[in-house]
Amino acid sequence: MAAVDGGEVDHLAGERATAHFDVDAMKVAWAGSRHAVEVNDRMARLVASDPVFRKDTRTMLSRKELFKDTLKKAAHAWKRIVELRLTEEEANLLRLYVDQPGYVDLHWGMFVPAIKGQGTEEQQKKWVPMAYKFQIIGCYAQTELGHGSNVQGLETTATFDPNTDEFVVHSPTLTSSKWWPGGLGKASTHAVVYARLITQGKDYGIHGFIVQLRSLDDHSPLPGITLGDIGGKFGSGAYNSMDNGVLRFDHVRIPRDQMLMRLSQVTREGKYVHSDVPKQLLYGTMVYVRQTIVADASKALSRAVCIAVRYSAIRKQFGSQAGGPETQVLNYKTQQSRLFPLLASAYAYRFVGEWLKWLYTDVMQKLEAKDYSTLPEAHACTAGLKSVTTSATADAIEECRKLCGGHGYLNSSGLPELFAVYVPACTYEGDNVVLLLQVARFLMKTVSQLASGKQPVGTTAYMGNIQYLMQCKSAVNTAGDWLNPAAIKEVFEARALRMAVNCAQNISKAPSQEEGFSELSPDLLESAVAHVQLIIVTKFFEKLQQDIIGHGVKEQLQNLCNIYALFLLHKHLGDFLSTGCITPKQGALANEQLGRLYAQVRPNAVALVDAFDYTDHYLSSVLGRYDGDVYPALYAEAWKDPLNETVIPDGYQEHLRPLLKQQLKFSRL
Ligand SMILES: CCCCCCCC/C=C\CCCCCCCC(=O)SCCNC(=O)CCNC(=O)[C@H](O)C(C)(C)COP(=O)(O)OP(=O)(O)OC[C@H]1O[C@@H](n2cnc3c(N)ncnc32)[C@H](O)[C@@H]1OP(=O)(O)O
Ligand SMILES: Cc1cc2nc3c(=O)[nH]c(=O)nc-3n(C[C@H](O)[C@H](O)[C@H](O)COP(=O)(O)OP(=O)(O)OC[C@H]3O[C@@H](n4cnc5c(N)ncnc54)[C@H](O)[C@@H]3O)c2cc1C
Repeated sequence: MAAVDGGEVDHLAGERATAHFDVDAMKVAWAGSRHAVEVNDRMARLVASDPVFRKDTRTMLSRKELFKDTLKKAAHAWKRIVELRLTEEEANLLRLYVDQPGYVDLHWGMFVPAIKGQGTEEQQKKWVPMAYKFQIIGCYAQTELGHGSNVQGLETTATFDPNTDEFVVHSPTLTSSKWWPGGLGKASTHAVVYARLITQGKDYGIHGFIVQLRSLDDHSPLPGITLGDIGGKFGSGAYNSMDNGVLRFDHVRIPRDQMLMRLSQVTREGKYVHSDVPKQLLYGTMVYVRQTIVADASKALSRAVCIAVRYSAIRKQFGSQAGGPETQVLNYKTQQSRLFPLLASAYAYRFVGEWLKWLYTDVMQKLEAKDYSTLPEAHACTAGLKSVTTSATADAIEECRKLCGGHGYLNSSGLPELFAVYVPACTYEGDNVVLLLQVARFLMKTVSQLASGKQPVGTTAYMGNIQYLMQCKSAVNTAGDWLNPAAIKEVFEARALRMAVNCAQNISKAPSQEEGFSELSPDLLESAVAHVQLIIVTKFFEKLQQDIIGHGVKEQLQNLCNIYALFLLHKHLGDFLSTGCITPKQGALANEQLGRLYAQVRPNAVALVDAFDYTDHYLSSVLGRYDGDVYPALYAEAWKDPLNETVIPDGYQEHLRPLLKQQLKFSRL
């Protein structure tokens, strides 16, 4: 059942033997169900065993080769999906394990959801089946050269012409060029384009439109449309497989019924009609994607941690006495204190991602029933969790690279590419700072409503306990007291509430609410982070209340949950001390407890990353191999580099030989 596609010898067998828990049962806890383990495993192996999906030389390909390779993989994946009649769940997993960003991610991840979320039933009936059969390829064209974060600032126009019953889509300025949409540059035939709707001389703001971009016969851009790729991006391989694109419209005409009309409509006469639903539902696709990004964070983080843990168990430095064995770097307390919180975070994000998926589904059901009351909280939770988990994951991947020493810097470690692919998650689908300010705004609103006696619900319910939380003092007396979930929850709630209330009080001293918010925005960010961290900690504790089966599994998860919370407490000690939630002594006790917990994780570390059940193909790291046979793999990998194709390098005759053979006419010595 272990996800091996490496060699025969298991250099990590000793590590695996020290685990105090049932790894197969942990796989179930991680994946969510036995079914999820089975289907993940099957799809990962299907991809790993198919030579078309090889990616070991990906970072050495030129941009053109890489893009073509991405087209090939996407087409092959589709062929397998059809041949094997895979379910939607299986197909999504297959694409995930192919592990190469490409137009299909935006087609399935944004184009289809945008039509499903914002199109009328009739529009869905027309467009979704074509998209499902890949008769058309779609992308999500929102961001422009001049504006990304400020959606209301977009400049593309869609002006209704009642004479022809069409919209005229136009890019009036250079800055209105669509810029960034994935899949747009070279692959998409269609896009959901966001543009200002103008009818009867009035600008009604941003709305979505389905626009055909390329001919379905020869793929050439349709008249009035300029298209291209925006150029190379950070890192080798990585996100360069994606054709992020530029798009300009020169008075392009589309039929009226290609405006996505679920939320608002334009009649044949050109009258604008808005249904009585919140305007923010226009942003629904972004909420959906932010929720999936949280699940991706645990995937990327667990992948990096798996590599760093396995390699740290293999790598030895120092400590040899009288010819005895050297110390595994995983035994150094510093290595543990840097690595184990990341391991705990991977589990924490996995569980909060699971919860967020539930929340999203719940909110969608309520929206169907015309109950819009939970929309602000859904927005705050998706925005906040997207922001906190992606920032922490990007930092963590880089930390894992450092934890692997010099070899972590090699492409063959898998970490540079993972970082380069992952780091834009801090920016796309909403810049993390911009999104945290949205959370802060929601928090300030909630605090201001406390005075009027309105009881907050959901993830802000704790704020209703304001009388107690503003003055409580932690009762922790010993390091062991920090293992009590109630003790941890209390200080996280008190910290988050006190930071929010402090901000609200300071804002109220400003000449205006707006000025106060702007002046206080750095503090507001920290307040939003404190609230989001409380959510993650709380959801981890709630997970532990569920039925968790398997020998030792619950104990391991309890340790990881405590590590996650106490690590945050240690990292943000300033917040906890300055808000008076704990004393310096209690802070020191938390740190003492943290050290003990690390010692408990140590014998279980390798098994805890085995529970992610990743194939060597998916990890694509010589350092993270399941069998731990790192050195021969590193050595072999080096020879694959194009530079090693010849013994004497290209350029020797022109640039090295003359240098070495020069007859010096002067001497600097
Ligand atoms: C080694 C290989 C590994 C390979 C692995 C494969 C990797 C996977 C590959 C690939 C997959 C990933 C592909 C990436 C995809 C990326 C796609 C994109 O990026 S698409 C563009 C996203 N663009 C943004 O996100 C703009 C951000 N900006 C905004 O969302 C808005 O402008 C915002 C929220 C910042 C401001 O919104 P306002 O301009 O309407 O202004 P305000 O006054 O703040 O909001 C008005 C009211 O609306 C609420 N609101 C705002 N947004 C809401 C929302 N979404 N839902 C509900 N309410 C919302 C607010 O809370 C506020 O409410 P009250 O008035 O205070 O009650
Ligand atoms: C790899 C990648 C893929 C993408 N894919 C797509 C796609 O498929 N479709 C699509 O439409 N878009 C896509 N985007 C665009 C993406 O959504 C935007 O880049 C993102 O929303 C950020 O907007 P921006 O680039 O305008 O950043 P800016 O807003 O210009 O950010 C610049 C800086 O200003 C700060 N800032 C901005 N506003 C504020 C504020 N109000 N308060 C404080 N600080 C602020 C930010 O924190 C940041 O530090 C993609 C981007 C990337 C990198």
